[in-house]
This record gives sequence, structure tokens and C-alpha cells, in this order.
Amino acid sequence: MASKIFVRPISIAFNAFRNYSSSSKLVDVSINDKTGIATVTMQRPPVNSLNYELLIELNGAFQDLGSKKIKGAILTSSLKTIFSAGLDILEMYKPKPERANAFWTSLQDTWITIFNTPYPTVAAINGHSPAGGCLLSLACEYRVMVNNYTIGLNETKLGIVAPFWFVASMKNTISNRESELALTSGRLYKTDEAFKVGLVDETAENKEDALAKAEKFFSRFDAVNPIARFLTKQELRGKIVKVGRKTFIYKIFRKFQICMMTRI
Ligand SMILES: CCCCCCCCCCC/C=C/C(=O)SCCNC(=O)CCNC(=O)[C@H](O)C(C)(C)COP(=O)(O)OP(=O)(O)OC[C@H]1O[C@@H](n2cnc3c(N)ncnc32)[C@H](O)[C@@H]1OP(=O)(O)O
Repeated sequence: MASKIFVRPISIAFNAFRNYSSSSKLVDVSINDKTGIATVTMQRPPVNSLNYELLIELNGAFQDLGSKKIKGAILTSSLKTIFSAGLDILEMYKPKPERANAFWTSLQDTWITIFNTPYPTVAAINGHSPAGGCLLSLACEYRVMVNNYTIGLNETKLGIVAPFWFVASMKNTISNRESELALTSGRLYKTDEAFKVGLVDETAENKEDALAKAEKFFSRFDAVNPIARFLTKQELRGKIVKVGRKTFIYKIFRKFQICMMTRI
């Protein structure tokens, strides 16, 4: 793992990004050749629910960007009122064990990839963002959210338990106290409420405004060494990833989830 971590920021310095654009069915990736900013757009109507295929494409998109010389990446949605509705409920309904295992692995891998990118990331949250949608935005370094939508980890309201790396992601963003209040009650915050507790960093009038504010965030790093920046990010986030990725508890938890899912 360590070699991967140290090789990436060096390799990106030798790769050009000019005129890059790629669009698969579920995720569109474009890089602005003037600004060097990549935009990763989820496009799985009606609600960008996270199924295995979308997660695989998302993970691939963010991984590929690691080999390009980009200034930063924005995660957003092509849908008018939804960022992401979270995990696809159908993935959790009577799945085959192999599919369930692949699904949970893809979810965790995608979270780790986005949480760990060598380049800066912003979620431009242009619609509702419950549960797994909120998790994706928490994996980014900065969140700009359009007014009058909702965001949060509402799992308890659905009668399910957020995995501890969902909780850790929330605690990495807002206080332990606020996380406890939010998670135990399954609270969905409106944009302005989310801003007040620091769950989102900025609010926006509309998607264009959100994208503009997201782009501005990257200029904070204009005078910062990208390798020093990435190693500092790892210093801050590494322990959370280690807990999420490696522990015995995680493996047990996943077995428990799959077991629960296959029995419903
Ligand atoms: C199952 C138990 C297993 C136990 C094992 C442990 C599990 C651990 C769980 C780990 C953590 C879970 C994380 C999650 O992300 S769970 C998913 C949580 N998501 C939600 O609560 C969001 C639900 N959706 C909504 O609130 C609204 O749909 C939304 C605000 C997003 C949009 O509202 P809108 O009014 O615009 O649209 P509709 O509600 O009419 O929806 C349109 C169609 O989309 C379908 N839909 C919505 N959400 C989902 C989803 N998450 N997965 C799949 N499909 C979804 C909805 O049914 C509509 O479909 P139809 O048009 O066909 O009716």
C-alpha cells in the first residue's frame, strides 16, 4: 500500500491532461484544458442510486484522474434535483451472496479512492444527498451545496445501521457531538442547516454557482507543493482509511451485512 501512496503524486507530475474527456454510460469525466479541473458527473437517472456498476465506474474515474496532471476534481450530478439517493435499495434486496460481496467491496473501494485522492476534491451537491450520497460528498475535501435540498446520514430512520466508516467520515467533517445527534436521529439537514454545522462548507444558488465556488476552492493550493499537500492529507485521513480497510471488525461487519441482506 505504501508504495502506491508514494508513487502516485510523483507520477502525476509527468502526465499531461490536455483535452481529456471520457464518458461512459453512468459517469462522465471531463477535464477543462484551461483550468486543469476535472468534473466527474454521475448520470444514472432517476436518482443516481449507487449500484455496483455506478460504483465501479466512479471508482475507475477517480483512479484514472490520479494519473493525469489535474488541479482538482469536482464530483456532481447530471440530474436536476438529486445529487445521489444513496445506495441502490435493489442491491440490498435478496441479493446473491457474490453480488452482495462485490457490491459492498465496490462501495468501500470507491469511498477509499475518493477519500484518498492525491489531488484536491470538491462535491458540488446540486440536489438531495441522503445516506450513501452524503458519504460520497464526505469523501471529498470540500462541499458546496445548492440551497433547499437535504443531506445527511439518515440510516437509523430507515431502520439500518450506518457502517462505522460512514460514521468516521461524518466525524472527520463535523464534531463528535453533532455526529452523534445527527446519526442517532437519522437527521437530514437542509442546505442552510448543513452549512451551520459545517457539514457543507459553502452554499450556492444553483449548480453553476456551486461549480464556480468549487473551482475557486482549488486556487487555495496554487502556492502549495502538491506532494506536501497529499502527504499532509494522508496524515490526516490515513488512520480512518486503515480502520475502514483492514480491521477484523470491518470483515465481521461486512459478513453480518451480507448475511442480513441475503436473509431479507
Ligand atoms: C435493507 C436492509 C439491509 C440490512 C443490511 C445492512 C445495511 C447497511 C446499510 C448501509 C448504509 C446505507 C446507506 C444507504 O444509502 S441506504 C439508501 C438510503 N437512501 C434513501 O433513503 C433515499 C430514498 N429516496 C428518497 O428520499 C427520494 O427518492 C429522493 C429524495 C432521493 C428523490 O425524491 P423524488 O421525489 O425526486 O423521487 P422519488 O422518490 O419519486 O424516486 C424516483 C424513483 O427513484 C427510486 N429511488 C429512490 N431512491 C432510491 C434508492 N436509494 N435506490 C433505488 N431506487 C430509488 C424511487 O423508488 C422511484 O422509483 P419509481 O419511479 O420506479 O417509483
